[in-house]
Amino acid sequence: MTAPLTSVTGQPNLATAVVPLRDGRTGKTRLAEHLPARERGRLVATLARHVVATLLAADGVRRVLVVTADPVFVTDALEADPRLEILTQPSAHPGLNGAVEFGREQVRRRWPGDRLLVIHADLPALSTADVAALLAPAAPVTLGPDRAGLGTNAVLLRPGTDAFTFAFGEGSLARHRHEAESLGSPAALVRRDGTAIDLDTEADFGALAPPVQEWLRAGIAVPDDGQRLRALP
Ligand SMILES: Nc1nc2c(ncn2[C@@H]2O[C@H](COP(=O)(O)OP(=O)(O)OP(=O)(O)O)[C@@H](O)[C@H]2O)c(=O)[nH]1
Ligand SMILES: C=C(OP(=O)(O)O)C(=O)O
Repeated sequence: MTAPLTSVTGQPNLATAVVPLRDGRTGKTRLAEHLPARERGRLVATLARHVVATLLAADGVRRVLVVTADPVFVTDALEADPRLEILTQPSAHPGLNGAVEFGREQVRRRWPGDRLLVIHADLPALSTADVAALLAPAAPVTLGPDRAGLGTNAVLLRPGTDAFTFAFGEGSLARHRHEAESLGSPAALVRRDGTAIDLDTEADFGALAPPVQEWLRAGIAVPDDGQRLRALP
């Protein structure tokens, strides 16, 4: 049985967000053709700053836990905030699914009544309205598909859904929908640009609105090397 949507105070259960973030060196490999390593690191940091700041500004999000194998990079990349914790991913929990599972264990142990919002750190158009849309459905499991409708960029779990197995990776949406159904009800799907556009490829960059493209270019620009600004199309 799933926990009620509202707490004993009648207020909606707040959510703790878990954001997996690899490091500043090994990710965004699909952009390697367009961006040298230093700019890819700056891109990862710029995207993560945006996602974390948006989560912290959104109604209904109590705190943000970033799970990473590289806490030095992440501490440097993110602005400190009393509601932000950077957790080192233990080697016993490898990979993306290991990172989010570790985050879930922390949330269930420390704040068992919270809803859990797992959301990727590479969503350049994410807004507080998108976060509100993810938190709105009453379903035990809410999913934010990617723009191809094949992957998953966000998973919102209510308490009582600990049997849900995270299955991020290529084609994860079908697996996550199946997981929700095996818990007893279909997942709610939230399809919005802000949750759907993760920046993995040149085509993803092209799908972004011009102002978003502009602040991303500014974020990755290395101050002493203006030439590199032309790297992305
Ligand atoms: N902590 C942690 N986060 C990860 C890991 N792998 C991916 N992520 C994060 O999960 C989210 C989705 O990542 P992906 O798009 O699958 O991978 P990516 O590193 O961004 O890019 P690619 O190299 O193109 O696959 C991003 O926020 C990544 O930083 C991992 O092994 N550990
Ligand atoms: C990790 C996923 O996708 P991507 O690597 O494209 O971000 C996913 O959709 O589960």
